[in-house]
Amino acid sequence: MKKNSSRLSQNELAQLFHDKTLLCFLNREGEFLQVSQPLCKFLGYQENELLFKNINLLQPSLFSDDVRMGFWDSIKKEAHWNGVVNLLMSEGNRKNVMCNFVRLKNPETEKAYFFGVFEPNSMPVSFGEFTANDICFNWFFNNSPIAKSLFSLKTFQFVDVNVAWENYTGFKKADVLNKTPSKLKIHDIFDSSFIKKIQANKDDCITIDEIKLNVSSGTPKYATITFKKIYIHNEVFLLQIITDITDRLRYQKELEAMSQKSVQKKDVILKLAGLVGGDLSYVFKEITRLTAKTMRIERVSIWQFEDENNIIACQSAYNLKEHDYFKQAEFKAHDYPKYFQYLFKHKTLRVDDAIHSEQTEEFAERYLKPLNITATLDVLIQGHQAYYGVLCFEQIGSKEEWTIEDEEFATSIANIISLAVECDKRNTAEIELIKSNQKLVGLNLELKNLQKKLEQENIYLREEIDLVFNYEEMVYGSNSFSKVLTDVERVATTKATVLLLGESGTGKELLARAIHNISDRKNKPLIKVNCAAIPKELIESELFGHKKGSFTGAINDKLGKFQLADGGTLFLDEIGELPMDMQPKLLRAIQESEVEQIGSTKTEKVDIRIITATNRDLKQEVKDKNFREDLYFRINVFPITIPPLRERIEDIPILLEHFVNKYSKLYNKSVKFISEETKRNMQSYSWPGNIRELENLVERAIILSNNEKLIIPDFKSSEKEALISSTSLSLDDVQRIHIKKILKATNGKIEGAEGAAELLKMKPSTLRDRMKKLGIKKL
Ligand SMILES: Nc1ncnc2c1ncn2[C@@H]1O[C@H](COP(=O)(O)OP(=O)(O)OP(=O)(O)O)[C@@H](O)[C@H]1O
Repeated sequence: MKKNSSRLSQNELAQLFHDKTLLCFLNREGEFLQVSQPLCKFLGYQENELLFKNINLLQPSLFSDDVRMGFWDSIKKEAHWNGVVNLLMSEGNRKNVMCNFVRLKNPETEKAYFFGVFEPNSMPVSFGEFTANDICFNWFFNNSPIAKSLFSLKTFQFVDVNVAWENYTGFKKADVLNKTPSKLKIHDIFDSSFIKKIQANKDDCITIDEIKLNVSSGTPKYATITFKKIYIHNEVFLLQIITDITDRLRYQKELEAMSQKSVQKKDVILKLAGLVGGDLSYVFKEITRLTAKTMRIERVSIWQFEDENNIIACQSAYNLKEHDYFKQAEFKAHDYPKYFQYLFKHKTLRVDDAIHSEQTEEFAERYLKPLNITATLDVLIQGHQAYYGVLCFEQIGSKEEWTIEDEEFATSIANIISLAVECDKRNTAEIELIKSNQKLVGLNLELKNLQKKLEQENIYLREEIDLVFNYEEMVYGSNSFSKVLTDVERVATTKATVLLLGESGTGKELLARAIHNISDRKNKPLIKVNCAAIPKELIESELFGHKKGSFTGAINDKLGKFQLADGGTLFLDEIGELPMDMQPKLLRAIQESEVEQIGSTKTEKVDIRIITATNRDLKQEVKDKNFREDLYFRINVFPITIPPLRERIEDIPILLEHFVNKYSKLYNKSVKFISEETKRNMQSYSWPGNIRELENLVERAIILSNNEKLIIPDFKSSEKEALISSTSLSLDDVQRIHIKKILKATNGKIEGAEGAAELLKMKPSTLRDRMKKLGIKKL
């Protein structure tokens, strides 16, 4: 295009200033003579705030000495000055603006002016407004750093291109002039619809965004193109201004890709976090699969430390290309010390060239090369108290480098794995706890059932005692006592006189009652006389009765026990204690079956069954002349010897149960259990007081008991065991020891509450007699 050196007329100047261009005129001193409104607006000043102010206001350093010299030199040589200036706006902010200055002469005054056009980076279109003067146009067109071209509006062929355009497209001006862009295959914008549009367009420009331009290099460029009709010498041209957006688009695309990736990452993290708490092997599979997919990582694997961090064993590994899981052998720390050491020290190992990296080359031959693994990113997985393992990302044949984002993502995934592991551990512990709780509940239930069973067995046992062994209130389990009962049964139905022999408390009276009760006399009275308990002088009256006034104190007639027992049974207990003078009278009464009351002259027939009992050795007593032989023979028709309790210890547990049952009911207690130990202790005791002693002991224990278990206070069998083993002791010795002990416990008290007689369940007089006989002196 031909350069035109004509000067601006007043009109042209005025036209310029009415336009939208950011321009100004300055005098030699750099003071504003004219400022266009768009420039005022752009700078943020009112026009009058700028007029006759120095341009230093906008760029304090613009006219620094160096710059000013260069600037003035340019102006003097009628040259141009352009450059990016960092302008200070009225609001205090700064903007980079391309400034173009040219020296002009006022046509009227011939004075030099500086004509400045401000070309903000974002507003290259402002040139398009510059229609009035081809000098300016030429200058701005040619010197603009922005790629511009001029087209004929008739042919749409290139009329001119600037240097920036040549540089941008790589085409030479000479090669493109008089050719259309479509012919040159640069772009195909000038189609019919565009032509229509531009012809209809008057002043405004047309901007087309994101145009692909095929430049000479072959790599397409992307641009925003603005078209503006301009008039030069009254001829209309089409100015094309290219703003390159290739980089912007690329960044944009990269940004979009990055943000898309980060959204995907976020989604994956959320998805994986949602898996925490599930089955660990499933969670691991999902983590490796989804991570590989999202990050497009060829191999993702999770490894667990074993053998105190000396081994890592693969738990799950996913291969992206094969869409499948793969198996992986374990790694030993002593084979690859550098790798392990580095990982423990730095927690993360990011390697872009795994074959040659110091930390990974250790396994290059064995592992990396065969699998063509080029890059690895490994992150330690933190457990609750120790490291759990390692998360591994591996790329195959890739030249891409790991980014800090990749590392951050891997760390997030490692954290999720750590969470999943901890959660799994907690779940397992909870399940274990539930299991052991259930076991405990089960055991408790079992215990309760056992207890119940035991109780039932106990009750059953007692019921059984009642049913099977309750023979006239007698319980037993021993053969020896069974034999006694057989004898009892045999003799009971006869009228035979029975002599019951046995130590005190062995159950003689009970047997006497049993004999009576199973005899056909059971509906008649059973009268008991304790020969030891009745004072000598009263015994005859007791046995045979008396007439009123027959002796001192006989104030009324009184029937004797023989008469009372008529038709029934007379039980003469402690027969061995019967005074010698009474023995013939008794013998007569038994033999004759008749009695004579004291003070009466008449005899009376009685039908009586006699049962006698003694704890004495009557034979010996006969020998010692303490008992009449004839009487002995008379009463010893059917002797039954009742063995002492220590000789039938099998009876002890049953008797124990029986008495516990009896006294629990009596005292309203709920003793349900008798330990085996108690039973054993009881069985190893000698029981000098026999069943009576046992019964008393249990009764006392029940009274004192607050428990379901029978506790016998102060019962020490061991000291008594001596008694059992001491075979040298006679029955009298045993009785002596026992009575002495009881007397000691009662402080010598014989009668009354808690006296020795009560404890021994004997009449005080019997006890006294016994003491006398055994030679026990009062304490
Ligand atoms: N086999 C038994 N089953 C249940 N209780 C028994 C049994 N044998 C004895 N007894 C009880 O033992 C206690 C003593 O029994 P009993 O009075 O018959 O003995 P005893 O030999 O007559 O004594 P003593 O010679 O001192 O008169 C009584 O309370 C009795 O009920």
